[in-house]
Amino acid sequence: MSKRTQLRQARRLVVKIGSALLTNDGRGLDVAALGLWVDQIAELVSDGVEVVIVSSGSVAEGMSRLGWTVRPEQLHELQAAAAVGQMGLVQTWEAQFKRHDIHTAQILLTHDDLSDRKRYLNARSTLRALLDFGVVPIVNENDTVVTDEIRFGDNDTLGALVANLIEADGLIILTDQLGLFDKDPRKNPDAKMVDERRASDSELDAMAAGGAGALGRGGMQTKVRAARLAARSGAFTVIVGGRIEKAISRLRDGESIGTLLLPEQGRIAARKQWLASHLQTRGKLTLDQGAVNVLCRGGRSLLPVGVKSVSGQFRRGEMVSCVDETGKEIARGLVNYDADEARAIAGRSSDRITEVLGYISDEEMVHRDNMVIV
Ligand SMILES: Nc1ncnc2c1ncn2[C@@H]1O[C@H](COP(=O)(O)OP(=O)(O)O)[C@@H](O)[C@H]1O
Ligand SMILES: N[C@@H](CCC(=O)OP(=O)(O)O)C(=O)O
Repeated sequence: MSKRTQLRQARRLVVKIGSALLTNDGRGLDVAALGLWVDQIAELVSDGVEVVIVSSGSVAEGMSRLGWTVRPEQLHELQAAAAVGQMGLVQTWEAQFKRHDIHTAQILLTHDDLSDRKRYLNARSTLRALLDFGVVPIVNENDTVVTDEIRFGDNDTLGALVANLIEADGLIILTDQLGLFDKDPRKNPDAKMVDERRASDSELDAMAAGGAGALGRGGMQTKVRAARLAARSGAFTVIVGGRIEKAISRLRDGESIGTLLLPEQGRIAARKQWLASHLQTRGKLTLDQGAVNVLCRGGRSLLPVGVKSVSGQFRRGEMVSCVDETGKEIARGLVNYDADEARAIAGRSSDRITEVLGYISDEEMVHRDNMVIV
């Protein structure tokens, strides 16, 4: 069987886990299963991979804690169940990660948070800061405050939006089936699993039309849609059975389990296009003529030595505009240093960064993979 390279090379991943899996088909939080996923994610983290978890299950866990056997119809009852269940969810994630000395953080998001530019950038900065600190963020929808119209409604979409938000390399969706089948395997025992496709492949829609399980929200339809959303920022998606033994570690080893859905363009091309259209610039780097020439020829990173001056207040990871000495914009990109640090190292060679700042995170001011020439 051929090995897949995508997971092996990934440096930043979103792992989304559905309700049925997390709550043992509604019987209450499956602490043992959750512990096994945590062991595998901890391994990724110690390998230097940044991981954000999108955890469903608050409603299902709340129902189980409140002794409800039927999912309520009323929004306020669903919200009450979610508020009760979310406690159990985050406590369990925290306790399991504590065994590996890894901190977790709770992030509850609404659709509004991600469609409002300022809040979007705030959420992005917070998640990036947490990842920088080695924390594993546990994300869910903020069920208490959302109303019907603005609900993501399913965490597959939320997972994809988080993948866009943090520019993840990939989204892993753990679910209760082995992967995406050519028809719903619950109703069609002869259904065959799809190994690999482009996320944009229109044949996927008919395959995924079968609806959700009793506890999940979206079924495969929302997973396919999520893969398309994630592909916009260049991320691949794997839909895989969360009950498969060591599923996450085996994916990391390049094993072909589950269904891999790939972005249309190369990851870097898609990601650059997405960066150009989605992020506002927070500051400006004025480049000397040498750096302008190098960037215009393409394919090269911007080093601190080519930066003459820095304006604006920005944080590492934010978008800055790169201009020539007449003020003409040459490129845009995600900067590797905060504004004050960028000012301190501007005009200096990269081997002096440690001497000036006391540490070095990157040799480049802006890496070529994170830069769009305009
Ligand atoms: N083509 C398909 N391949 C696999 N599962 C499918 C397909 N079509 C529909 N399904 C249903 O989707 C369910 C998984 O989605 P969902 O219940 O939303 O789970 P989750 O909680 O993991 O998001 C499966 O249990 C299955 O019944
Ligand atoms: N915020 C809700 C999300 C529900 C949901 O999307 O479930 P699923 O389809 O199983 O991922 C919860 O935690 O119950």
